[in-house]
Parts: sequence; C-alpha cells; structure tokens
Amino acid sequence: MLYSETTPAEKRRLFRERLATGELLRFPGAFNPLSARLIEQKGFDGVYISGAVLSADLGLPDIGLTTLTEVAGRAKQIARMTELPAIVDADTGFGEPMNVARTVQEIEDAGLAGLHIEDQVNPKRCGHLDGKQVVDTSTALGRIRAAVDARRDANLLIMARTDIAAVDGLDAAIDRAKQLVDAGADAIFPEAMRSLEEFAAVRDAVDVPILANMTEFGKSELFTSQQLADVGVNIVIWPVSLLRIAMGAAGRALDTLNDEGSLTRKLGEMQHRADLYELIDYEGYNRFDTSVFNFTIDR
Ligand SMILES: C[C@](O)(C(=O)O)[C@H](CC(=O)O)C(=O)O
Ligand SMILES: [Mg+2]
Repeated sequence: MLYSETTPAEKRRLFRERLATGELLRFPGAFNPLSARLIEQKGFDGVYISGAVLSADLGLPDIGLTTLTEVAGRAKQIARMTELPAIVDADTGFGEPMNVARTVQEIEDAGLAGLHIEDQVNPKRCGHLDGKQVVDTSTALGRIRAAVDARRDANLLIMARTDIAAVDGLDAAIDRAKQLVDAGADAIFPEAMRSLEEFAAVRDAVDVPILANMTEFGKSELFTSQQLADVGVNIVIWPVSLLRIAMGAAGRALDTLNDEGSLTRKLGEMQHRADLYELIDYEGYNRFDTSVFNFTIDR
C-alpha cells in the first residue's frame, strides 16, 4: 500500500551489492510512477528516470529547461513507488560545482539510488544528436568532485557521463573516463558509443561499472542485453522506450477513434482495469479498509 517498503538507504545498499557482482542490470525508463511499478512487476533490476522523458512529458525539448526542483520532485514520485533502485538523469548538474553539490543532496533526499552528471556545456542536448559541445577537463572533473563531496550516503551512486566521444573521438572518451574515475566517479556512462567494440574499449580502460544507453533512433545500434553483458557492460537503460511505445499506441488509438467513432477494437491492446488495480494494489488498501475493494471486475 502507498509507497515502497524499502528505504532509500536500503535500496542503495542492495543496488551496490548487485553492481558488485559484475552482472548486467537492466533499467528500463519509467515515464511515470505507475510505469515504475510495471517495470518492477516484470522482473527488471531497476528504474531509469530520463531527462528526455521528463522534459517531453512537459511538452518541452530536452535542452536543459527543466529545473532541479522539477527533476528531483518527479524522480521522488517515481522512486518511492517501487522497491527497485532508481537512477535519475541529472543532466549537467544544474549549474556550477556548488549547484551540483546541491543537486546531489536534493536527489539523495528524493530517495534515488543514483544519478548521472554529464560533461556537456549548457544548453545541453540529447547525447545522440549532432553538434554537441563538451566542457574542458577541469570543469568536468569539478562537477564530479563536487558531487562526490556532497553526498551523505556513501552508497549513493555518482555516475559520470561523458559526451566527448562524439566530439573528439573514442580515445578522448577513454582519457576522460579515466580522469572522471580518478575524480571519484563510481560508474561511467560513455554516451553515443557506436559499436560493441567501443563499449569493450571503455570497459577495459576503467575499473568501475559502465552503462550502455540503448535509446532508439540515435547513434547506437540496439544491442541485446546478452551482447552488452558479453562485453562487460553493467547497467543498460532504455530511457525513452516506454514513452515512445505508449505515445505510439495513443496516437494509433486516436486515429481509430477518429475513423471508427469507438475504441472497441482497441480493447485487447489496453491494460485491463483488473491489471491496473492489481498493479496499484487495491487489495492492499482493502486490508486497511475493507470498503475500498468490495466489488468485482469482469474480465
Ligand atoms: C539518456 C538521455 O540522456 C535521457 O535523457 O534519457 C537521452 C536519451 C535520448 O534523448 O534518446 C540521451 O541524451 O541519450
Ligand atoms: Mg538526458
């Protein structure tokens, strides 16, 4: 009933334990708190909270318009609805190193298990678009040092994302990844890798977990979980996929409604009321107050 039973500290501790095994952990992107529960119900390892989804959800482009308050608030709503660890996209950290420090504390207080901070200049853009710019090494490292110093729970995973590969090439990404780890990053998110070989090269260069971003219609081929596990990737995200699927289905349903005047033909594609109630755990609320769920639902 209500929110997750696992405390944020416990989620972080368990997440660290799972990461230490070296296995691949699968983190689909939740586009709302409810979809985080679906991700948990289907047996995934964690929930990713995407900046691209957060901004798209507000009808905004992913160019750093969302504020720390909005991101931490939404991340909290999502993270507290699942027993799984949740990682949030903190973009560039919302400002200078002092702002990054505050970002980390807000996100920690919001109950997240981890976050990533990238080395793009502001205004940032989707890592899979052309024309990105990255900050110099000392600025990039300054962000990570500030993040690491600011956390109060040592288990909060501070991941450094580098977008430099698309600007200066793979060797530059490897150099930067090593420096980010030296600055205290617990994990590396090498953005816009083009091949499994590139993931493998980053894997060989650093001694911390690495993340693969399997976003669609971007620069990376869509590798399977097995392919990514085979090259030693530790976390894979499908950041925007569920939103794309849901919006695609919503668009087609609206077309049907226009054409046929009814959604009867779409019923089989819909989440059934009974499944929705199960996901929300009406039964649990009923144990608290037996008048909540005293009806039946026909399938
Ligand atoms: C991972 C990402 O940062 C996100 O916000 O989800 C995006 C995803 C996308 O725009 O497809 C990214 O920059 O890769
Ligand atoms: Mg993003």
